[in-house]
Amino acid sequence: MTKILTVKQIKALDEYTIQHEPIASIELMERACRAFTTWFTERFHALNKVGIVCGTGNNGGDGLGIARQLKAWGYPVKVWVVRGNMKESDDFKENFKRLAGYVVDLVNISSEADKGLFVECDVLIDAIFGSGLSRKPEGIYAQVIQCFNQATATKIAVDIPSGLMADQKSEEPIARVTYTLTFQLPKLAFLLPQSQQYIGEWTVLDIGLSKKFIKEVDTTNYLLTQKDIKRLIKPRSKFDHKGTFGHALLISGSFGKMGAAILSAKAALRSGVGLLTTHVPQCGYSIMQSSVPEAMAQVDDDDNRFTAYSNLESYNALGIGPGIGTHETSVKAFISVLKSFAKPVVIDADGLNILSAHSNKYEVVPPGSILTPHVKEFKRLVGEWSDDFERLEKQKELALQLRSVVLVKGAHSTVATPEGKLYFNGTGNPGMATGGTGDVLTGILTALLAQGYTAEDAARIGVYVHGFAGDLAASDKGMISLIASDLIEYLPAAFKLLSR
Ligand SMILES: NC(=O)C1=CN([C@@H]2O[C@H](COP(=O)(O)OP(=O)(O)OC[C@H]3O[C@@H](n4cnc5c(N)ncnc54)[C@H](O)[C@@H]3O)[C@@H](O)[C@H]2O)[C@@H](O)CC1
Ligand SMILES: [K+]
Repeated sequence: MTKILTVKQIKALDEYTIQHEPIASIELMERACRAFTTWFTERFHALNKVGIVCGTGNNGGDGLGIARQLKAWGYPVKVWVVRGNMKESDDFKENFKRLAGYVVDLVNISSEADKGLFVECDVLIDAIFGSGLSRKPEGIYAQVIQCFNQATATKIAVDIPSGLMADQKSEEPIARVTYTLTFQLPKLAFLLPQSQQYIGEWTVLDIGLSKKFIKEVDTTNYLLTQKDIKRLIKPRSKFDHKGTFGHALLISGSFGKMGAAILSAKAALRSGVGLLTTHVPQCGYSIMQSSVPEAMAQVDDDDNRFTAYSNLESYNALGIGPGIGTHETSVKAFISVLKSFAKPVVIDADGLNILSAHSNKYEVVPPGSILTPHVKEFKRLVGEWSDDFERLEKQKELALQLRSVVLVKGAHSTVATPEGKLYFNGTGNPGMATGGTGDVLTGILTALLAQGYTAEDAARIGVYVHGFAGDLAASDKGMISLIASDLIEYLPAAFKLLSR
């Protein structure tokens, strides 16, 4: 897994590398600059006029080193150093010396002409603040960032856009860039929706910081990688039979919303469940039997909705919520089925809405379950939050209270565990913002729970494979035309690529 470290840990990682590799700090900076210019020269022709705006800390030092290297590559480079109250770091000073003569110092931006300072640049590099930012930029720093944002050049941030805090709430002004090239590990802020407007497309550059330190350092935040998911998916053996892969029950659908039931059932079957029973109202019986012949159908007493259930003993996992509605008879049956089913449950959609309105939600959810709210559903469950960092705290708190996994869906869906871990997902695309994709996820997760995966593992595999199927589908069909059924169509390819 890719660990997400705090700013303090990143600093310690730099220091550990300097001490134990060992490598001189200025050499490590040179390596960071080299990683940056390698990426840069592969993408931008040497005819581009490059502007580099530097602070006077180590991020600024990087900017100066990058300027020197790009000059050597033949790029026309102009460098500005913002002179405010920030101290000069030793490596900044050294790189300043090495670049002597090419620097324009900025002490003030007063005239209108100054505001158009960067107009001549085709590419602008932001090296004002890096991970050392400790408060909101003010004075000359704020002016330069505003000026930077007004320029029309392609913009690239060194390590992190200036003004953006890596692991806490930030305040404007913040540089808005097209690309962020970050060193060694992604920063927590990159994974949050509120930062997307600043960071653009981000790339991690390996600068050889200590692998040993990264392996040993404690963190609760991770970015899921394909390698992790491959390790988690259990291989099948010759003597396995359908009983090995569990029996799942899906309670979903109502009159007018049988599509949700079909999508979750098909997704469960494509996710390896041994046996699947779907509980449907009478109006959904023929629809389910003819659309999903592999699933058994258990029929409700009611024509149109979920109102009652029968013996639950044979099921290893339950998925409930897609399309069930919030009619009071369904609410009653929902609470009652949760109370009687002691094994893990996936709760989605209307299930979550019912839970939000229920006064005793902490008592009805069986421990080890998975809740899959999108942002609006999550707000209904826990109330408003002022920024995404607070949302993450609320998510961890709910997971702890319910002793279950809380999976908040969106770009970089996040999985919170009762132990306080956060896993961020990197698969998926905006094409998946279409009706029914959540129902597909419910089916996948229910199938994984039925196969004996823990809630934590099921959520990690499920969220990754769901996005991965979406990415495969989008690469063939494009994002605009993508529909939820496409995810099901591409699940086999996704699982195949993720299996050992
Ligand atoms: N050897 C290393 O430690 C390496 C560091 N690297 C670079 O170094 C950066 C971190 O360097 P620094 O820790 O010097 O951090 P910065 O370059 O972000 O500068 C922080 C400095 O600005 C001051 N400051 C913070 N907020 C301010 C504000 N709002 N207004 C005015 N001053 C403010 C701080 O007190 C500190 O002196 C990374 O982002 C990365 O770019 C890379 O060169 C890789 C190696
Ligand atoms: K920066």
